[in-house]
Amino acid sequence: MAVATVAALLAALGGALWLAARRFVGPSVKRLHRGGDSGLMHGKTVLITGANSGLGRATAAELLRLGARVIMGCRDRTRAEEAAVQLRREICQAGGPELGPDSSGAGELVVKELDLASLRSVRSFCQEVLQEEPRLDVLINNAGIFQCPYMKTEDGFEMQFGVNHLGHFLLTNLLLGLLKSSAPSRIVVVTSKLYKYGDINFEDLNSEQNYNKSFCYSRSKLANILFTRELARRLEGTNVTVNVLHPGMVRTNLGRHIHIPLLVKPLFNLVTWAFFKTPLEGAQTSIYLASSPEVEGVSGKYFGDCKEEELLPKAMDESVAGKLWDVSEVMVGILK
Ligand SMILES: NC(=O)c1ccc[n+]([C@@H]2O[C@H](COP(=O)([O-])OP(=O)(O)OC[C@H]3O[C@@H](n4cnc5c(N)ncnc54)[C@H](O)[C@@H]3O)[C@@H](O)[C@H]2O)c1
Repeated sequence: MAVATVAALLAALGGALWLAARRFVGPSVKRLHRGGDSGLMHGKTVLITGANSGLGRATAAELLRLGARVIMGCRDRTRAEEAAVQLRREICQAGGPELGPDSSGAGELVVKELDLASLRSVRSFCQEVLQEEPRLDVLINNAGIFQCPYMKTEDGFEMQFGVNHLGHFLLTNLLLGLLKSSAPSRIVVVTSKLYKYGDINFEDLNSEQNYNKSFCYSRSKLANILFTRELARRLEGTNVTVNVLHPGMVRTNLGRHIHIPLLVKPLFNLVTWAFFKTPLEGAQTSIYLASSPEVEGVSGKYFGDCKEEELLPKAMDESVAGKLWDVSEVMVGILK
């Protein structure tokens, strides 16, 4: 019995050491893109959805450091204001540009309320942006919800499809005029590799007949890609580009709806610490697509780790992309 316990302890220790070593030498966690010189985004306005946590927060911090005026579109104003205070503090401590509404405009942080689960909120957010912002150089559709229990948005859509796809669909369409008048400008869409397990089942987009939370997340992420490709086609010749990326596996609070038994939690934390990227590492492709001169003029492409990647045929199906666009217009009530 004692021998078995010692063996189990040694195995656990060995496993932990191996994971720790993997964390430090593993290729998946290296930092990929620094974005170049600190003034790269000077004079540019970037809007990031879901910017108060995880990948969005890390993206906001880095683009601020590069001199951008960053608008954080966030569901919870209090949490977003707290995140903004922290971000300002971190950047000042790191010797970054002076932040605040009285600064020259470079490195400024603005918080605005945006609930992508409410078309009313998306519309009033966009109205505010259009009234207050003379330009918009980069829109980053980052916010997302992952494998939640069955819920509906304010407008009666299945939550993951409603937030991840439809909310961003309306937001982007309402801001297109401003993006066009600010061109060359960019749209960056955050999807997931899990798109592979989704399908656009037009007959039940609200999942009234059957709800499978994993399938619905994957479907919303497939919709992000089809939307990007259709939008790129529609934007040809406008000098507004749109690209989509997957960040890899990143240690954030995205899995808040997943129940992990208390006993398994330490092991889960160890595995994510060892194998998942940090938010800053995961945000590298968003930062790259938003700021790098290397991708000027590139549109309709799918990226991972700052490199173009291949898509499965279902994500390149133009007839599904076109139909999804038309159906989405009706769902969000865009008037022609
Ligand atoms: N973390 C990963 O491993 C991973 C992997 C693949 C894709 N992604 C994608 O990355 C993006 C960012 O996720 P994250 O990992 O940083 O998780 P996160 O939970 O830290 O960030 C998601 C953000 O979206 C916001 N959000 C959720 N619902 C919203 C709503 N109704 N209105 C406005 N904002 C809302 C949240 O408040 C939060 O700020 C998501 O689109 C996610 O699907 C993440």
